[in-house]
Amino acid sequence: MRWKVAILTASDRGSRGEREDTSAQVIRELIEEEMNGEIIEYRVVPDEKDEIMAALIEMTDYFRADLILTTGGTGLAVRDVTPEATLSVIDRHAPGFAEAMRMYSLQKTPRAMLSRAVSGIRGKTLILNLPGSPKGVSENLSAVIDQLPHALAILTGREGDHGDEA
Ligand SMILES: Nc1ncnc2c1ncn2[C@@H]1O[C@H](COP(=O)(O)OP(=O)(O)OP(=O)(O)O)[C@@H](O)[C@H]1O
Ligand SMILES: Nc1nc2c(c(=O)[nH]1)N[C@H]1C(S)=C(S)[C@@H](COP(=O)(O)O)O[C@H]1N2
Repeated sequence: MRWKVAILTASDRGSRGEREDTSAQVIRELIEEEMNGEIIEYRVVPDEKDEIMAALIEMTDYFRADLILTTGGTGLAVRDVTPEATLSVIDRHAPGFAEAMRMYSLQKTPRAMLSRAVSGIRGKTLILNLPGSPKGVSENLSAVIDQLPHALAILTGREGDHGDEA
């Protein structure tokens, strides 16, 4: 069985249809090509905590995603609230993913320290925040993608198609 992955874009501009969501496309490509994952749900919401929380809860409790990747809203701007929405819906912290992504990203750009991204678990769903830009998405997801099949196998108690890989 392939890993079920949901993508949530938090972007005021994107939610108004003012920008093509190339960041979500980067996620889709990496997940399908590097992890043989299946995108089961995709949503774009404005940078509003309630809307981000509602989407994360639906993707977990109704769509039963194994993994949710958010993009956008992790920076220092007043409207950047994706980490707060994520922390409000998780029941366990899993900080190692965000730590690894920031550590790897700092080697690419010192601006990586501006990301407040968090990672955690709601039920049997792993939720990872990624930055908004396509470059940030690619560099952050690349830092952890090799470990995701093993992490999801332990979290869900299932093996994916490539679950026997390290
Ligand atoms: N979903 C996205 N798709 C493509 N590019 C994006 C996306 N989100 C952000 N970017 C790019 O990353 C840059 C920095 O992201 P930031 O979150 O500050 O975007 P913004 O446009 O200021 O805010 P918002 O997306 O909430 O309207 C943006 O200028 C934009 O070029
Ligand atoms: N690897 C990597 N991480 C990165 C970046 C990047 O270009 N590459 N951009 C940074 C910048 S400029 C910001 S403001 C923060 C938060 O981005 P967000 O507000 O779009 O979520 O992510 C940071 N993390």
